Amino acid sequence: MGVVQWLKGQFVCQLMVCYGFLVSGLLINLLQICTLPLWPINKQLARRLNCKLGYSLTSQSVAILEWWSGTEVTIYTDPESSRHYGKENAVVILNHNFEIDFLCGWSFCDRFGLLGSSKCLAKKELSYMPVIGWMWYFLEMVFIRRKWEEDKKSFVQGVQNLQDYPENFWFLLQCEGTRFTAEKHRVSMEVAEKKGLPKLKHHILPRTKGFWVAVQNLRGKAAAVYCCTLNFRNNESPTVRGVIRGTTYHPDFYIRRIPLVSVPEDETECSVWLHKLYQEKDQFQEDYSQTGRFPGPIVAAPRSTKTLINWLGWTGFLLFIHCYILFQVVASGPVLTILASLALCFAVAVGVRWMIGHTEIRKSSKYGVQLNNNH
Ligand SMILES: CCCCC/C=C\C/C=C\CCCCCCCC(=O)SCCNC(=O)CCNC(=O)[C@H](O)C(C)(C)COP(=O)(O)OP(=O)(O)OC[C@H]1O[C@@H](n2cnc3c(N)ncnc32)[C@H](O)[C@@H]1OP(=O)(O)O
Ligand SMILES: CCCCCCCCCCCCCCCCCC(=O)OC[C@@H](O)COP(=O)(O)O
Repeated sequence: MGVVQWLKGQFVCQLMVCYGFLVSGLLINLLQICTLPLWPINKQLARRLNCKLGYSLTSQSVAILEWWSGTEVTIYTDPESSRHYGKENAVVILNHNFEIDFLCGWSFCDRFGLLGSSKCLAKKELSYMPVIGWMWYFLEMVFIRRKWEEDKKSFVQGVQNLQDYPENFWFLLQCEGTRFTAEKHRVSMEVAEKKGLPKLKHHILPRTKGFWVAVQNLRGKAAAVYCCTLNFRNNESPTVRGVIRGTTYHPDFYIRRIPLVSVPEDETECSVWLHKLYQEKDQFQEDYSQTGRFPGPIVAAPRSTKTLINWLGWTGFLLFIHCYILFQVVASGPVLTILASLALCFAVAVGVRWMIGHTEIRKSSKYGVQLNNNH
């Protein structure tokens, strides 16, 4: 084992990585709050500034994924389609089976220059999460309670607000609405049976309303739907903790570009269309489990050094300040101050542990566990 690999395995190094991410995240949240007075004066400038700030935080997690853990997403797609990536707005659909699917999604965004501006339809609970959730609020992510009657007004409004967004963006929907578990899958297949739909093996049955609303409200603004299918080689079950410990995973990412005009406008037809798309995605996953690859060529899109520089810059700067203060405190501070700085390290460890908990499938919500019952 090399020295670098050994260092990655040390708790103190992992704590440093988390410390840099968390503290820089809180500072970035603070800078985002400072943009508040700008919104009524120059909304487009405020949005652009928030994209930059969002990039500065999100790209740290991409750097940790790609440079620290050495995990690189292999992209399968048609080269003709890939010429459009990053140059147009799109509605993105992605399967929801893995604890680091959001990191792989961010990596894909970064490869095509849309990391700061991309959006998702996320459950409301995530908006309360310090650092990530607070950042998303300023990035105009759309949050939902997953109860249509309560969501419809703010959801439609949230998507319509993006009509005049000044940067290109991708709008991510994970139509299953929750992470894959055996129980949720079983229940959703009962629903499929009742609806006379073919059974899916690798996906929970998609909920269709959100997709229809997003597509209808982004017509004219978004040019395409990107149908994305993610899987990992060697039956890997990746975790955020694994990434922080420096484990290298092997994600494969298959993207199909579908012109948005080919999505039916009528709600029922759109729902049929989406179910058919999920049946195709399910077949891709089945083929992947047999062959270990997705159809189509691999498109080279190298990881960026910009994410690395940004991450090292933030972490180095914050650790320097922290060590400096710690040195001053130890040299001259009263015992109480020393204890306070130790408590800060402990708080970082606990805070990060709590945040990571949100990514763990074993702690997934009860959404979709009961038939026709949302929560
Ligand atoms: C890869 C590229 C990446 C690009 C990246 C871009 C941005 C990156 C930014 C951030 C990355 C971070 C990612 C974080 C992601 C966070 C993801 C989440 O939080 S997922 C949870 C929130 N999202 C969703 O829920 C979206 C999916 N849901 C919907 O869209 C729903 O339609 C809805 C809007 C929530 C409304 O749902 P509702 O159930 O009220 O209505 P529907 O008509 O859709 O469904 C009702 C229909 O479903 C049937 N039913 C009942 N029980 C079940 C069940 N258990 N399973 C399946 N179906 C069920 C029910 O019978 C109803 O049928 P019918 O209408 O016929 O009666
Ligand atoms: C690699 C980065 C390391 C940095 C230091 C560690 C900090 C921890 C980072 C935590 C980041 C948290 C981002 C949360 C995004 C999780 C998205 C998600 O997957 O949500 C689940 C919902 O979709 C469905 O919820 P369920 O109904 O399954 O319940």
